[in-house]
Amino acid sequence: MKSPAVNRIPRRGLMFVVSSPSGAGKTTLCNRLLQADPDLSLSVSATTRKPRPGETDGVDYHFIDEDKFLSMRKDGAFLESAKVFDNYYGTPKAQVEEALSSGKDVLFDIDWQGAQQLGEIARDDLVKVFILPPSRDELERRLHKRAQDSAEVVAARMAKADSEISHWAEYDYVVLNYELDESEALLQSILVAERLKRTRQIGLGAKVKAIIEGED
Ligand SMILES: Nc1nc2c(ncn2[C@@H]2O[C@H](COP(=O)(O)OP(=O)(O)O)[C@@H](O)[C@H]2O)c(=O)[nH]1
Ligand SMILES: Nc1ncnc2c1ncn2[C@@H]1O[C@H](COP(=O)(O)OP(=O)(O)O)[C@@H](O)[C@H]1O
Repeated sequence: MKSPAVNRIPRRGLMFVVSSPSGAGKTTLCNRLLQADPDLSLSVSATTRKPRPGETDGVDYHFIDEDKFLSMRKDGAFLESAKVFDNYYGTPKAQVEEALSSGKDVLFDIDWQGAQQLGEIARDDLVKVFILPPSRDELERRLHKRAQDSAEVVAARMAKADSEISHWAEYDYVVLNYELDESEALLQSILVAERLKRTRQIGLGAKVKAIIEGED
């Protein structure tokens, strides 16, 4: 789905965080948003997790080893970082700063720990969305359907689901992911409305002045 233009004036970039229990569909939905929206750029995280089949280094994640991760973290290279399912994950600073300064909005597929940390450094620019599965059974079906993790890994992710879901109330928006098309449209609506917030439209004062003075 193509994203509608939003007022065609300069505005502040926003940081769009999408979290969910593993398997609820956030990666699929994020990929759809990115395809539909040239103004949105993905923050590619670094992780010590092994790549899944079909994942590409530098595109889905920067796959690095633990030594490298810990030394980057020590050097302050991450905006936020967390341990999830026994692996380290972190958001490299440089890429986010570059995207925001070039006028793009940045999409983060990160967990609640990362969302909390970003909230401490960029509250006004942050929009947080939590994706829920329609049911526990459907969550388990989706984890199996993805067929990229062992039965053991799927069981571990199901065991963690309740504690992840318990953070839902820390988010600005909650989307129940029944159908992909429907959920994509809901996420797109959130993005458009957030882009239209008066405080983000930094070009609005000049535009209003030009309208009043008949210059446009
Ligand atoms: N805090 C934080 N969490 C991340 C980051 N990158 C990914 N995650 C989260 O780590 C969890 C595991 O991700 P992944 O191994 O790709 O499995 P998924 O849950 O199936 O997407 C998910 O909740 C991701 O949102 C990051 O840079 N920082
Ligand atoms: N609304 C949906 N209906 C049916 N299957 C879905 C839906 N959303 C996601 N899926 C499937 O569920 C699996 C897990 O989705 P994924 O995006 O990898 O989840 P997450 O990133 O939250 O772990 C994938 O096989 C994906 O195609």
